[in-house]
Amino acid sequence: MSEQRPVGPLDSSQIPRFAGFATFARLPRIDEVPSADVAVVGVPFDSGVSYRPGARFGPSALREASRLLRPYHPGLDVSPFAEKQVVDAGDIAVNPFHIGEAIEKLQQEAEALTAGETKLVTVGGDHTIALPLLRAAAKKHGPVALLHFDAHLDTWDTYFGEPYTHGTPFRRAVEEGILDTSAVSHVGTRGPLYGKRDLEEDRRLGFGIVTSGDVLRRGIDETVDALRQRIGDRPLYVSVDIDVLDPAHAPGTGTPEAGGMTSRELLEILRGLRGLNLVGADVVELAPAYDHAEITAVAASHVAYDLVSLLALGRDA
Ligand SMILES: N=C(N)NCCCC(=O)O
Ligand SMILES: [Zn+2]
Ligand SMILES: [Zn+2]
Repeated sequence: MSEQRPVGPLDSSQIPRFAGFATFARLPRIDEVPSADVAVVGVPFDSGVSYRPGARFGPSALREASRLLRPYHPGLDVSPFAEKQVVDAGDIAVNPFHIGEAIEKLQQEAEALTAGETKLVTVGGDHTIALPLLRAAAKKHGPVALLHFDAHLDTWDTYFGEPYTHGTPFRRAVEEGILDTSAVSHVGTRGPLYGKRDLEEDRRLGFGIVTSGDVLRRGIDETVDALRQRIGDRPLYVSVDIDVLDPAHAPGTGTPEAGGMTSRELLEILRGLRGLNLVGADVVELAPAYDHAEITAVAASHVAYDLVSLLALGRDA
């Protein structure tokens, strides 16, 4: 960061928070400041879904819901927008009719945005987008540790013979060698699978699993301790599929599964990650057409705020 003080969000005591353009948390756009430490970027893409479409409208819904965020995070004791220059980098517009082209372009744009010191919190879009984001992260940092919050494994092989879908990004990532498979974990998984083989193959790929039931039985602190031990000081990428939350907490998503985590549990676990070597993160699968009263969009905006806050705190926080 330069000596200049970061440009923060609009002051909601001066300009009502429901007025004006909806950038994330009412922050400046990337082109309004000389450089950015953290950029929130949208990817309105949902051509990889296997069930209900609509996550292409996730970025705009999350931005609208983020109008209510405030500048101080008491849980992490940080004012992320004062500590670091945080910006909204707009949307990466990708081809909705060509998944291969879309993920190539997304990888290039993510690499361009992170060419300097900028770290990304990407808002999807469906989970297909995690693959090119992980590619970009690994190109910069080497194979990364992965914390994957999701009802689903997303390590299936293909859908209808297609390798790039929202149910397959993490299998592709292991095959491509861009994950440090000594530290890859799913958190919050649950629900019916196609067969027991799904779990066996997932384990063979190297993943550890903390189910939503495990979180309930072990509690937050034990869950966080185990995850932190596995991650150590490796470069870490965090991918949050909003369907990790119970449909009561996140109805606005394409493949909902009963028995999920509460938003309180998810946010507490994220706060437990402070000081780790977080290099990038995403929040995906917010599909506002199935939402009610912005329940899911509000939850997703708080998840994004926590991820931004973790990045603003940095290592050794
Ligand atoms: N929501 C994500 N990312 N994946 C769900 C895939 C579940 C299925 O089609 O069986
Ligand atoms: Zn999912
Ligand atoms: Zn997913």
